[in-house]
Amino acid sequence: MRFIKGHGTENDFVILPDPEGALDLTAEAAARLCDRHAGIGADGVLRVVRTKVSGEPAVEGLAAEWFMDYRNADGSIAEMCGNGVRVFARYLVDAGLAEPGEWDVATRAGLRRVTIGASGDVRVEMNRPVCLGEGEATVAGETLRGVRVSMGNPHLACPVDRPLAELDLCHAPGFDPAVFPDGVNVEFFRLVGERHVEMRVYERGSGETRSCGTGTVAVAVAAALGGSAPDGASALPTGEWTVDVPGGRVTVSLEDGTSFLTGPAVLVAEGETRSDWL
Ligand SMILES: N[C@@H](CCC[C@H](N)C(=O)O)C(=O)O
Repeated sequence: MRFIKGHGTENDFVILPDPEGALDLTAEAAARLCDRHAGIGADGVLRVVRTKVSGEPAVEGLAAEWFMDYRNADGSIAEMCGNGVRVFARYLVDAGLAEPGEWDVATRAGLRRVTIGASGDVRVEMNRPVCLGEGEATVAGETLRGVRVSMGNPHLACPVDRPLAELDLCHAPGFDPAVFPDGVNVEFFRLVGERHVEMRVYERGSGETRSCGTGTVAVAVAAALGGSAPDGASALPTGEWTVDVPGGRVTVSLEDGTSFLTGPAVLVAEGETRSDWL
């Protein structure tokens, strides 16, 4: 099986070109590919498949040539991946399967518009963040409150008022499954300047990663709200935020009814898995 390895702010992926939808990518195979000791190693898998042959009900009828079939490192399926979609787009351009410019990628959370040049950073329209109120997570016995944000996938963005390095993220944060029935990606953030935050993340299905694109937008929303959720359905604040993650830096722009994420997308290697391995 041919693969490419890439990352966006060190959130890393195994990319599997499957234009005609011939691959039967099981959860077990995705988890084996992502295994950092016995596999290639990654936070997730990006299967690159034409939307119309993907067989994925969530993208049926979407007007985009390519579907990003994203899997977490444990093999579970997620609706969206903000770093992944930039790396996915960079692969398509690099492989000559798409032209630099502006076009849509189909995801399980709907279409995401990508703006991409022949090289350099990639900008993705992340659509409208949905603020769902407040929630809690438990880290090493401490309860942290945060803002629940849907970016197509679920997030809890928690403000923290001490160095993020002090958080023990060796274990998954605890959360109430009645509030997060589908699990949750938990971000921890601290204001370090004007419209500038740093964050760490513990991702659903992948553990602590060095970046999470959807998480950076959720954090920008939570930071813009001052760390707590507004009562009722008020409009979200607008403005441009710099978000530092352990793996680098991205820019999040919150606009009226939508949001944008800009950051790097790097392809680092390609190869073939052995047929007697997977
Ligand atoms: N790292 C991603 C998010 C990947 C999916 C997430 N773990 C989930 O299960 O929702 C990003 O860059 O957004």
